[in-house]
Amino acid sequence: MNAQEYIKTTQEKWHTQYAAEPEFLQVLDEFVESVAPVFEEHPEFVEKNLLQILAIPERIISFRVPWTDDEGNFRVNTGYRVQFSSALGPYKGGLRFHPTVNQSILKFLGFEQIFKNSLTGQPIGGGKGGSDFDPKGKSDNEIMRFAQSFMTELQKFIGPDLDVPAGDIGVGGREIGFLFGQYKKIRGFENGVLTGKPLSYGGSLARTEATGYGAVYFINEMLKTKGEDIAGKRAIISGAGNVAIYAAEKLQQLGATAISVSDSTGYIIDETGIDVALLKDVKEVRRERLTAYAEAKETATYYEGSVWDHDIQADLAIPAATQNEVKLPQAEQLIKNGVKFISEGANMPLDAPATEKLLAADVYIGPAKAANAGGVAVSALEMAQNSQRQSWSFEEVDGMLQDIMKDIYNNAETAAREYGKEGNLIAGANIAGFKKVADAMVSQGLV
Ligand SMILES: NC(=O)C1=CN([C@@H]2O[C@H](COP(=O)(O)OP(=O)(O)OC[C@H]3O[C@@H](n4cnc5c(N)ncnc54)[C@H](O)[C@@H]3O)[C@@H](O)[C@H]2O)C=CC1
Ligand SMILES: O=C(O)CCC(=O)C(=O)O
Repeated sequence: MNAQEYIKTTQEKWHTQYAAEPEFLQVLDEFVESVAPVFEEHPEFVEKNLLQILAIPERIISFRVPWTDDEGNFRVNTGYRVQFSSALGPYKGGLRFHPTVNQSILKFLGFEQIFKNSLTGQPIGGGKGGSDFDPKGKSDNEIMRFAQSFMTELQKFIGPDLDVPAGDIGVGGREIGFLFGQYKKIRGFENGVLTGKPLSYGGSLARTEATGYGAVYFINEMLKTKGEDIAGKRAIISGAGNVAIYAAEKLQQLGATAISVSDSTGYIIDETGIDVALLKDVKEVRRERLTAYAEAKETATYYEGSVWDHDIQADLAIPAATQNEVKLPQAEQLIKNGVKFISEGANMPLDAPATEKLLAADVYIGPAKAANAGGVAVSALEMAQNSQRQSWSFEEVDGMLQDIMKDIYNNAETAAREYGKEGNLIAGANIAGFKKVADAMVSQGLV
């Protein structure tokens, strides 16, 4: 079978097999389109059926998570860990606590994570996990009891050299602390088992900032390629969590203006630039809605709905909320708004028709697996510090992060050019990330 026939047969198979997993199918379709030229070049990958093997996780663990709320009611959620690929190292990837979590979403995230982690140049495989538990409106004690029950089961399957979870939507320092405490109670103190830890027991300086800062370092490389300066640019940001906050902070440090942030019900436009200290207070300390930001800042206006539907001139966009937040109408609005550069802070924030439209309009897109890889890259640096029983300074870690983001950009840009897709960083990132994983799988005998 030649490469074209193999890819066509594989895609047909996937469309039947994964019809009930739309997000996973979406990511497979995007990926396979990019890596087709690699299969043309490497008939041995076709012969070894690499694509179909790679698309099935090495293991999926699914378990019940019983917990009690503050009124003493017995509650239950489903927990998961998708251990997708250990070709390059221990499974590595975040945990998401959000009511929309299901197997399709975690498989899409886990699959992306394999190639993102490969792009970082660090020795880490790909995984993802989480639960359909909704942290919204829960007390600290409820979050603690849930996290303890979740870890009581998860600890059987993870370890510093086996699988190292971290945070994602709904899982930040507070949750990682509760998860770590329960792991320690059962298995003993092994600080390399989770990353994104508080600093006092093995967390890395700059991990909190890393994903948002990294997304900005990445867009800065994109701007430089086109001969443009980041200073003076206006940026639309979505989300108001870990990634959005630190993307806004780094943009302003580099002289750009972040004019928006959003949450699941509405968004803020602040033409004078988001006040990051106020945003941190509202979201990280008080854990309130964005309306509290608007109440405290005269220049800010709160709107209901999606920030991507807002008519406003900007140069850059950093979607940093969730998957498929930008669809075709929002892509058209972004083009109308004058946006020319997008760095995907969230995972898969643009759906396929939106991506196609933006590429056709010559918008330069930094795909998630490259642009938001700074978080997991610094997680790998946290693992390295834990193994050495050392902690590096903020400047050291931030310097390494900048170098890693630059390398990822250069590798994606070069791969795109080498495979006849010049300027398409989506294709370039997929190809560069995949080639390393494919070589490792082949050399390990496709175990
Ligand atoms: N935290 C990290 O290190 C990394 C996170 N990411 C991705 O970045 C995105 C944001 O993650 P974090 O900032 O860590 O999470 P977070 O929980 O700190 O913040 C998520 C933000 O998105 C908003 N949001 C959630 N669902 C939404 C929806 N349906 N519509 C609009 N807004 C919504 C929330 O209100 C919140 O402001 C996710 O796609 C995540 O997978 C990617 C790489 C690393
Ligand atoms: O830091 C990590 O291990 C995970 C980060 C993550 O979940 C992601 O890159 O999407």
